[in-house]
Amino acid sequence: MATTSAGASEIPNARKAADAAEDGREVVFSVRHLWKVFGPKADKIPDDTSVTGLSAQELRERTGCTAAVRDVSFDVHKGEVFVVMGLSGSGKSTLVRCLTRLIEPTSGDLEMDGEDVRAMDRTALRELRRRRAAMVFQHFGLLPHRTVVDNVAYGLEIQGVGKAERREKANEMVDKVGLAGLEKRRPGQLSGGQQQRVGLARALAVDPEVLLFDEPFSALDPLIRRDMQEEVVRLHREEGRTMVFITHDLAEALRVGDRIALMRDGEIVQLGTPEEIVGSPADDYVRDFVRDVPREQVLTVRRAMRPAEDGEADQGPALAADTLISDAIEAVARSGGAARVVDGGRCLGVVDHACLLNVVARIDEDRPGEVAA
Ligand SMILES: Nc1ncnc2c1ncn2[C@@H]1O[C@H](COP(=O)(O)OP(=O)(O)OP(=O)(O)O)[C@@H](O)[C@H]1O
Repeated sequence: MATTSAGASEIPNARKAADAAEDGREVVFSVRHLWKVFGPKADKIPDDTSVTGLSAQELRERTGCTAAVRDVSFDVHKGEVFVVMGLSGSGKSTLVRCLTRLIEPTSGDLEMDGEDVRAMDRTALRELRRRRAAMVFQHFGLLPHRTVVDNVAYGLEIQGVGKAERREKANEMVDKVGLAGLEKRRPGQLSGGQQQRVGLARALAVDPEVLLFDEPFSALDPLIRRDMQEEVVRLHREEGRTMVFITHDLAEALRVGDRIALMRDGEIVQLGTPEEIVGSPADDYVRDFVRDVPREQVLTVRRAMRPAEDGEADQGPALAADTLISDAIEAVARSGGAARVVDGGRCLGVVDHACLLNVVARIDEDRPGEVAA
């Protein structure tokens, strides 16, 4: 897959969408030129070229409208964790709610599995939200008078699944999210993390094709939050379910995301893997955003390597191309020389102390020779 280190003016998100179609990966959500505008005569804004180029603030002053989502295009691939990240007010929730029309888009194209979501009638939409793309909310949405297992079974009950079957399924999900033994408790008798697990189990019970998470862990304390992030990664690894995950927390995005869409004022300023976002920021905004990330824990040796010189391709320890720099530092230190970067037995290049250090110290960035403060 091509990197996404283009400037914002080149609409990197749109280019990325085209890449996805080319590389033949199955697409779950396809979003093209999506807008959501709040305010008077909102539907006129997307086509009015006299205002579409304005900044968010200018647009508000001139028209009284807020473009919460602004000409956004991307694909969500089957089986990936797609993170929507950005500061408060950047448009994350609005964008993700548009996917199932919990918020009605103003204009643009939106498909799920090739089906036009904007053309769906109420019955199809209900089906979409209940069975195909289930949402896990920050505030859990648990029913206080029901037990854990009945809360988990709730979505199945709405679907009209029989009692015995939904009990069985609910118990299975309670086990899956690590709540075995707490089935009979009520939400008030659970910690925040446990309540969030109930919310997660409930969403999983209906076996949706996609799970949509709206800042699910932001109310949790840091240690429990970390646990839940690991839980999501584990569930994803076990089941390969497609997930769309909203967060304003960069560390969380880097931990759970296969790809990250970074939003600012309703636009996607960069869409890429954690390594692409951290290693090749599209502009100064993204560069600032990722400045404090420990690069050695995100970037891999593929990025750090240099061509092998005489004999180097045949000697020294071998590292897989996706080895993190932090792990490579140890291997290189132990070997005392260069290590080979291999992919399927082929030597792609080598890494030594100097090239690993260059990446950590940002000497590999677009501005050669400059070491970031
Ligand atoms: N119903 C609404 N009417 C008017 N403006 C709205 C409405 N909903 C959202 N907005 C505006 O749209 C922009 C994007 O809001 P949104 O909630 O999508 O951002 P967000 O990135 O999810 O923020 P947060 O992290 O704080 O939840 C904000 O400027 C917000 O004020």
